[in-house]
Amino acid sequence: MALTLLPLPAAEVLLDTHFLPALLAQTLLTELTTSIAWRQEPIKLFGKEVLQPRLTAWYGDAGAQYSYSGLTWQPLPWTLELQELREQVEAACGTSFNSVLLNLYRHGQDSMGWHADNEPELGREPVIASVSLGAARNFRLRPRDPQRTPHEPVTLELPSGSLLVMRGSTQQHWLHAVPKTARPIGPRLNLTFRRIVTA
Ligand SMILES: O=C(O)CCC(=O)C(=O)O
Ligand SMILES: [Fe+2]
Repeated sequence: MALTLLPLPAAEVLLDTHFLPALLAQTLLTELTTSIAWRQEPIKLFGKEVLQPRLTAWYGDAGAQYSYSGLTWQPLPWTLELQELREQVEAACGTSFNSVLLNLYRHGQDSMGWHADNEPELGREPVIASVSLGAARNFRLRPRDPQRTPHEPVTLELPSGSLLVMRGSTQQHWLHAVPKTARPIGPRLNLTFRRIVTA
């Protein structure tokens, strides 16, 4: 299979639903679930501190630091599995990445709210390459300003072993989210490979 460009205005979103063979995706899910240093980070929601509804971890090159909440965060060093997966994703995208943000959605009540990956550290038109392992979840996209970018919200199902790429002006004009689901489903692990450009 190969990456297929979705017909969306003011965006470049590509999807390969069969990027990794099913068996490799399953093996990676098991290995990464146990070996990654998962954390549940606090976030401010309406002025109140709550825990994020998912587990996260950040790995990358030593120089790929970013600032957040007035602090400078250093990534953990690449593991063998992450390094191998990075090379496969780089070959598929024709781009290089220096960090990966991992998200573990433990069950259907774990989620990610509407946002764009538009931190200054990612530069103006970042390439974000997202690999999904485990339970298929819906990935939603909607225009940031429907007046300027008239389009209905889009729902993509991201199955185990899929690769989703967002590039070009996608983060400027669109938001994305992974909503909760009432379906009783198992864990989903997502890796978003990124390039931190500022020193
Ligand atoms: O889990 C996903 O598919 C999306 C993750 C995401 O949007 C992010 O890490 O910024
Ligand atoms: Fe994102």
